[in-house]
Amino acid sequence: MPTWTGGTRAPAPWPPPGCDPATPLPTAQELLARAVVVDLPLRTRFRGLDRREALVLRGPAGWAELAPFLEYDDEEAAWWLAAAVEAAWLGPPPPLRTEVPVNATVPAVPTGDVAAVIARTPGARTAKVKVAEPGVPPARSLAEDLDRVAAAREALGAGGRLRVDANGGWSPEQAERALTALRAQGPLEYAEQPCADVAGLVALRARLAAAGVDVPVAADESVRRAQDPLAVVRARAADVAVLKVPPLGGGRAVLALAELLRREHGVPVVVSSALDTAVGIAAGVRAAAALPGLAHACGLATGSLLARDVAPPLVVSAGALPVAEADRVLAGVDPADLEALAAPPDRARWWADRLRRARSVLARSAPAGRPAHHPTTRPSPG
Ligand SMILES: O=C(O)CCC(=O)C1=CC=C[C@@H](O)[C@@H]1C(=O)O
Ligand SMILES: [Mg+2]
Repeated sequence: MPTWTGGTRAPAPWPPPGCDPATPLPTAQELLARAVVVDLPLRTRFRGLDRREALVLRGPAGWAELAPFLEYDDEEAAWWLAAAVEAAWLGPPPPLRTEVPVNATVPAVPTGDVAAVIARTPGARTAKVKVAEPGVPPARSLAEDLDRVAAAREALGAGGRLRVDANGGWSPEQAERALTALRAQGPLEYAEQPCADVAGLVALRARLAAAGVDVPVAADESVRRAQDPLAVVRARAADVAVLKVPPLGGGRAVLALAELLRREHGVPVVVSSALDTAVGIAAGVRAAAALPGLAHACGLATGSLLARDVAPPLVVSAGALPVAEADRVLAGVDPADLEALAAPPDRARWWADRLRRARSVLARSAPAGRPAHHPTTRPSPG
């Protein structure tokens, strides 16, 4: 994975935007009372992972998951905990639509596997293809990326939309070269996080404009891991913002950020999964369904990347995830199924300790502590 260069984030906020400022934060004991740590095998290596651990918990409003990636520190994990507590204690925001269009997600698989991966998201008219795979030499990586994207274009057929995600793996020069070659194959809906930081994205856009290469840019890590999630749009470095519910602190924070992006910057959003279990995907679907406008397919069809899940996976039909599927999952998690997926006791202890530490971080912004900051009002770096 490329090293993140966005700087230290502001403290995670509690309570979520729009909620009573006195909304209490549950104790660690309450959070852990009905928690199970699960260890899920992936069907296809993704983000350098073959397994996904998650702490699944249940509160008065229903099930939620806490699954910050293992290398994230407690400050970052506190954002994910805010999202989990919101889901389990407050429930999702009310929906404005009955289904959410989704894209197929294509990991850095061999070209010959692309069509089968896309077929796991039935009816999808958009595919997101991972490019710039870490550890692969640039020349080989570009050749493989071109083949993989071409295979995805062919699998989608006429009218299909292609996006690529480099996870910040390109320098501006490499990104210009790669996107010029990819654009020569056909239109790209956007390139997600082609370069690691805002300066790189700005430099890339200048290069693309000078070369007359028409590829919109989407920001992902520059939103979800940045000190100021709006810095990238203020720098006019992104045409689209990718919003993920757990790292942004929950569905209400996503809605507030999306509204600010629309109103003040005219930037549309895509709600995407954080390689969530079915419970987390359901929260993503509920957040996306509460958005007044949704111009792009959402990256929420990642359930098929998991070989086993905490509930029967949400079923994509005609390229969309119905809100009813999300509600089915949130209502129907079976604790007996969770036990069958339980991680070994030492991992369960590790996650319980992590939850306690993340809660201590989150408690600093809770009612008894200092006033909460929200993603939309976090101060900019300087
Ligand atoms: O957006 C999608 O199609 C699926 C989600 C997805 O790509 C990701 C989920 C989790 C971790 C990330 O590396 C990755 C992403 O960068 O967007
Ligand atoms: Mg991304």
